[in-house]
Amino acid sequence: MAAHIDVAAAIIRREDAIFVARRGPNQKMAGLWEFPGGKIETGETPQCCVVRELMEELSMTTAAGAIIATNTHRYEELSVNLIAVEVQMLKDQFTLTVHDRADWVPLNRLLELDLAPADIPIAEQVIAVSEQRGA
Ligand SMILES: Nc1nc2c([nH]c(=O)n2[C@@H]2O[C@H](COP(=O)(O)OP(=O)(O)OP(=O)(O)O)[C@@H](O)[C@H]2O)c(=O)[nH]1
Repeated sequence: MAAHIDVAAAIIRREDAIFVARRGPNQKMAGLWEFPGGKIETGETPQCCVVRELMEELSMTTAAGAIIATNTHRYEELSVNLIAVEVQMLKDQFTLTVHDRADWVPLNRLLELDLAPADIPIAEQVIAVSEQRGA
């Protein structure tokens, strides 16, 4: 049976744009765009995980809110349950360490990116939630 992991990913919104990062050359799935985050450790909430991972990988100071979408995707050898958490940046700064690019992408262009496969349904749900909220 394929291994299974729970992964928390940050949905960071600024006006009509979302923060995305491109997986670096030393990461699995290098070159694909994602919502930054990482594996949830035993006993950790998705919110604690995402705040920790954003500090570790991007030196970003954040606060996490509600879970807004989830998606389970089965890769060849790994099943990933991706939990998207709304996150606010508390300081407007970050530093790339594992990713090789980061960008603010308008919501209506999010699906044009070469996203990690698990992220596509998440992006669709984020767009739908934003449309429901009328923003
Ligand atoms: N962080 C993150 N990981 C994702 C996303 N989509 C997706 O399929 N993944 C997968 O989830 C897994 C965990 O991601 P990660 O490598 O960032 O986690 P981590 O920092 O805890 O791992 P590591 O420190 O052991 O390398 C990887 O297999 C990654 O390919 C996403 O949007 N964000």
